[in-house]
Amino acid sequence: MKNESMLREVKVEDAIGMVLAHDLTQIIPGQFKGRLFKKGHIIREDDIPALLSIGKEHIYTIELKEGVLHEDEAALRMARAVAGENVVYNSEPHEGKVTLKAAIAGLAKVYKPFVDDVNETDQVILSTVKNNTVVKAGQSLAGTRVIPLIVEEIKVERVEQLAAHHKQEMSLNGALQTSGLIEVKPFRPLKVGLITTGSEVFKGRITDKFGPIVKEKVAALGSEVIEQRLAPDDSEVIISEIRYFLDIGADLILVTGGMSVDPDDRTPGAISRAGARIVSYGTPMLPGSMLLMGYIGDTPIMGLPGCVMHDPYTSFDELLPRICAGEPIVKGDIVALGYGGLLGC
Ligand SMILES: Nc1nc2c(c(=O)[nH]1)N[C@H]1C(S)=C(S)[C@@H](COP(=O)(O)OP(=O)(O)OC[C@H]3O[C@@H](n4cnc5c(N)ncnc54)[C@H](O)[C@@H]3O)O[C@H]1N2
Ligand code: MOO
Repeated sequence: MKNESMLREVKVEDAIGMVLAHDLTQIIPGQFKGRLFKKGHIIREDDIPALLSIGKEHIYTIELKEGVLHEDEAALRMARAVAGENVVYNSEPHEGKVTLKAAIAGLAKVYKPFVDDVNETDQVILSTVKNNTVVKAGQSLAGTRVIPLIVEEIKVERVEQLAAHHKQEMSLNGALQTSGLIEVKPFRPLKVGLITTGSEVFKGRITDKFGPIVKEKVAALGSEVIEQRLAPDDSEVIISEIRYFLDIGADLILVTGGMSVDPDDRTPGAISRAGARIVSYGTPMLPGSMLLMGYIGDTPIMGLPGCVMHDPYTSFDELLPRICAGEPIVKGDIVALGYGGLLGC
């Protein structure tokens, strides 16, 4: 049974009173791209000039047989199979496409092995943002669509089976504690302790430029720098400021400056001596290569190099959202930043 056999091609002039099988799109470059007629519309005599003006001399009417789905139904079933926590979608597809959107601001989680498997399947597509994208409420996360107007149901069942399989795999390997293959993790409001090192700042020779930038980046994710403390290039002072923030219960400690190779660069040593387990000193991103990621007990601590102050996007911008979303950072996460991590420098 061929798909085409269920579609009936009718001249527009003969289609009055018939039901349109799919949305019809009009494109006027620079002015409009959108739906001119909706699936299900009953063709009237005065629609004919508009149909002819978008190049439609014939239209499809449709009669669906067992085991075959219309593009709208197929896209909806795919959306249902992939949507997880804090993801919403309109129950009415548009031009055969369903768009999944973020219900809240947060960190988009997209399970790439699943997306790849879906897209290996002929005639169906799942197009997504990248894993770990920071999203606003209402932002698009993914689109589902099938390529033909009508598709064998078995293709959509394949997507549903893949979804079930990957969810099981994810829960077994503990990779993600998630409810779905595409979801949004909310940001938790962290109390952030900020230590700004550098004798030139401490002694007032120059004005601090790190503080305002770090505060803004932290606030943009719904957290707050509770206090900023200055330290000279002296390991003992830096260590005691780290202990201060641990004592007052900071959820995240950020230490700026002194991260590279000069004799006065004391920050990495001080973080280690304060008892940190170092996940990585050195991050394969440029800029942001001198960033240090570690933990003291469960409290994340980061050493931020000078580039965080002057480059708009660094390894700090990759890792901070994940920490705010409550994800532990492991060595593999740092390793994965290298591929595609050359942004500047
Ligand atoms: N030979 C090498 N040179 C550099 C390396 C390296 O591996 N080998 N790494 C480079 C990278 S990458 C970075 S990033 C920079 C800076 O790293 P630091 O974190 O050590 O930065 P500092 O030396 O402490 O300061 C650099 C510069 O920025 C000024 N500064 C520091 N803190 C503040 C502040 N709070 N407010 C205003 N200005 C600040 C400081 O006075 C210096 O002028 O190193 C590369 N070099
Ligand atoms: O830590 Mo640096 O960014 O590579 O400039």
